[in-house]
Amino acid sequence: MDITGFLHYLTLPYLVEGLLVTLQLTAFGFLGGMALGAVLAAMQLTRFRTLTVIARCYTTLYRGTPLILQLVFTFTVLPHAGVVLTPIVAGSLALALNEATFFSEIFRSGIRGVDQAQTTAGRALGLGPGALMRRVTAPQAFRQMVPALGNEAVATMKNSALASIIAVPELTLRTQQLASSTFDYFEIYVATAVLYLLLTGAITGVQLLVERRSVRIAGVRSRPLARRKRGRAETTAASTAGLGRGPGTPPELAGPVEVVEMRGGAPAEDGRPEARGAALALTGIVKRYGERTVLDGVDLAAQPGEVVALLGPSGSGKSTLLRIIDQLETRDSGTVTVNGAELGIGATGRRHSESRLAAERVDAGVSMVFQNFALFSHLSVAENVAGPLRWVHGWAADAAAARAHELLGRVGLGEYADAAPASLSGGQQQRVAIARAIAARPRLLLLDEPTSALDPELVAEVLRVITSLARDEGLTMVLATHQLRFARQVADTAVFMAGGRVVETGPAERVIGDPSTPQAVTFMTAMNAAEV
Ligand SMILES: Nc1ncnc2c1ncn2[C@@H]1O[C@H](COP(=O)(O)OP(=O)(O)OP(=O)(O)O)[C@@H](O)[C@H]1O
Repeated sequence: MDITGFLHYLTLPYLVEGLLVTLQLTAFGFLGGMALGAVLAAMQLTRFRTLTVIARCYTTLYRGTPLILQLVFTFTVLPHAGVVLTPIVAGSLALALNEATFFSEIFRSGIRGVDQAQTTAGRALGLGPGALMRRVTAPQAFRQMVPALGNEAVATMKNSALASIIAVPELTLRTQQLASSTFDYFEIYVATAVLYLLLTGAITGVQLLVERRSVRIAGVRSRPLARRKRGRAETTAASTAGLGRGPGTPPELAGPVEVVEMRGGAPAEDGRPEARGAALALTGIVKRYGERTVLDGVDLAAQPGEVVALLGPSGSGKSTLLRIIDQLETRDSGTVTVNGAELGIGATGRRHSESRLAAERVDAGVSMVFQNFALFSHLSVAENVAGPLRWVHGWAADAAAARAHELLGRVGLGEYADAAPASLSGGQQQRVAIARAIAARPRLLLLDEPTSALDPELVAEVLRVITSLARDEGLTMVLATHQLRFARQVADTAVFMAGGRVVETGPAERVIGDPSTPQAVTFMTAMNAAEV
């Protein structure tokens, strides 16, 4: 190869101008495709079937026909409808319309790929659909989508070469013109390949940069890994040794779980608790999944400051009931009243919109802790607590950060404020989740088997935090648990459920220690034997 000739063509203004047109086409195709792709993805994710069908038809049409045909169509057929476009505008438009279908699939799969537990936790914290998308779903989906978006940028750039068919003076067209007039095919095509590679290399560089930035966790400051691991090991070792506290457990939460005095209104022995002035009142809750009735007319009430333990065999409906209280699950009939406000269903009998439900959760002061912690993985520990205070409750950044640090200190995790959730043990993550749930000072806290996903040695640290909350905060709590000893100590009232019904209810001490129904006796005996 003639190196001088190659270098001459590599820097030839005629080709470099072609490269700039290629860049322009790529940018229009990519950005326009992204914008339209976002609209198509939203149309396909919406509940409105007509929009979904329109988006699907568009995708099928554009994905199913060659780009070259679309380019010719845009350039030659549209003028018949009175729309005359210059080659470069027609090329950019055709590219964007084509790329949109691929972007829409990337967006859709990115959004669908976000763990549902993360969005459920966001809803439970009072985030409406817009805030949930902006604060939780989009950032998490974006992290997954960056490689595919980089790929699509390269594909758009390569596809732009097809615009030569409608005489767009981009790099490939200019290469062909130059080669056919000079006959220096080899040098010209190698120079063009190098120019394309330079562009591809730049796109890959940008992709890697964005990828590196996007995996960063907001609010996380670098901290030596060895220190984090040591802290974690110490916590585990301390718990295993029965001390109940490592560096992560505050003094007030150390030591054996104390018996908590009965507070709040204990239920009448007939199992129909007093509903007047209740923090929570459920009447006739029915829930069906298809033909299966999983909750069959549940009545329940909790007085302010009362701790209610939901007990019962697996599948008896405890989690479903908690999710219905927090409006994370629909119900077929029955009413849910929290602190005097009926939630979820209006006078017309229709379920409220997600944004209204979010506002109702906040107004009623209900919050929830989940089995699987569900800390937001793209935020630091402190941001998990402070973020929702700012986004949902309108706290100033300083006040939210101060509250987060105060609460993290109280659950013994002050020094982990800047850590990533994934670097914490399960027990520590659950303590952060509890801090997050109580940060906005809810009046009703729901806990769905908060220790069942934890290794046995980590259970005690979480139970201590819950016990301390019940004792010090006077929070009304409804908690589903399989830990009978703990339930007996912390709860005022125990509600035993089986087959979607409340079988027995009464003072926790009595229902757990001396149940009166055969089903409850069998369950308590089995669970007590397992706990020994
Ligand atoms: N989305 C769903 N679709 C269909 N069935 C469901 C769904 N969610 C729960 N169920 C069923 O409802 C019943 C009650 O489930 P739920 O999780 O509320 O029970 P649970 O008492 O909390 O059980 P566990 O103690 O194992 O968590 C179960 O039989 C379960 O299979």
